[in-house]
Amino acid sequence: MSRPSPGPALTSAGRVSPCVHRLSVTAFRNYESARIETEAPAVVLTGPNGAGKTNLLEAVSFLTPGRGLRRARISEVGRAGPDGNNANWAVAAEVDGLEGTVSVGTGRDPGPEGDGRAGGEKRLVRIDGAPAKSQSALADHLAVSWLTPQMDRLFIEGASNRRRFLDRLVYTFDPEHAGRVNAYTHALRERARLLKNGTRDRAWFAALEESIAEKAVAIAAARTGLVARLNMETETGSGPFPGAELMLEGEVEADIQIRPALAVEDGLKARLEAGRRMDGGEPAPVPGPHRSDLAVRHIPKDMMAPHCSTGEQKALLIAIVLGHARLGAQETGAVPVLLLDEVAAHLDSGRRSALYDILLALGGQVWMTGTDRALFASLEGAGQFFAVEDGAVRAD
Ligand SMILES: Nc1ncnc2c1ncn2[C@@H]1O[C@H](COP(=O)(O)OP(=O)(O)OP(=O)(O)O)[C@@H](O)[C@H]1O
Repeated sequence: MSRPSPGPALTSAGRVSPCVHRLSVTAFRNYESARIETEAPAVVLTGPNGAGKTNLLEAVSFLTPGRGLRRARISEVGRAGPDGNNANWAVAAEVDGLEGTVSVGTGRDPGPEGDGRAGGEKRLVRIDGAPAKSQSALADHLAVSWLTPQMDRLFIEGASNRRRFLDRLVYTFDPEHAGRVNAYTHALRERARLLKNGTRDRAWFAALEESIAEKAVAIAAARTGLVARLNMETETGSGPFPGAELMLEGEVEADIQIRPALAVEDGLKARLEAGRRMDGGEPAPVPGPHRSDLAVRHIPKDMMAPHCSTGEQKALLIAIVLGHARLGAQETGAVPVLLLDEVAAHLDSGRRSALYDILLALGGQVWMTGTDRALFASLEGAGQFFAVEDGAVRAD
């Protein structure tokens, strides 16, 4: 299974793009344990439905901060035992990362009892064997971007998934964005809780509202900046994948385009204070980036994404992910590792080979899954193939 590593992938900018070289999983989903050596720029996992292909992509996604590509609870990821309990799982890899080659390990904190019950939802991270203070340390080494079949309905379902998608795109360039969004969400919830409890502590409210307003403007500015830069990449399209225009729909996002950030922040604070309704009345809805939306236009058709066909929506998503990867190469010299789950199956053969050519030219590492090896025929020679079956994986 192992071949000599050709070393990290170089982008056209001459910088190292992160690459996952050795991946091992323990008690992870349907795997008891598995280990693969991956050195090619294209890693292809094939096998029947339910074999464990997506689970391996999910394992790679856990090498970055957050809840992985399924947004799973940490406690549900461990292999389910006959008693119905989930084991403590671990994922480890050698990463040719943004700061050189490191060993990265992560898994569920077993807790003081070591049996997982006390660990709950906490995730531990080790970098080169040393415990990291928080998962955010992972962002120093690896960036990933993914497309999954669950995202096929991104343009037609609720705005929260689109906001999350956008925030992940921002996050690749600005790892502090996740902390900003978490702090904002936490402060909003805390304010809502105080209002519900009838708390009258004005100083407490003022501190929370100041934090909400400050984070709201920072989130809106980060999103607006990314969308403007990303549009330069996506408007031309990528091969057969259409030009896409991204548009942010949000009050604060619009406001910061025409007024100084501090004025927007002050305006938000004033509205939050006025909307408290400490007399027991219904508090006013809070404006802010938690209500924003991302709209996407199919440029060649001049049509908004929700009106496009399923295949056209998928092509738009691919175009955005490719544009985002190119932006990474340009701005940081590093292409994020791409995890493309079942993407090939939805494309005709012309689009499939065009996609593979674009991916190889990007110079980063891509992991792809599919039920049928024939879907990846034009990658023979360039890709590294693995057969996955019933929680086991072998070089193919
Ligand atoms: N915590 C868990 N413990 C044990 N098995 C699990 C756990 N979570 C998921 N599974 C199993 O993992 C399998 C799904 O794996 P995965 O989603 O990776 O399949 P896949 O190869 O991508 O399949 P498809 O082609 O259908 O998308 C299912 O059989 C599921 O029951």
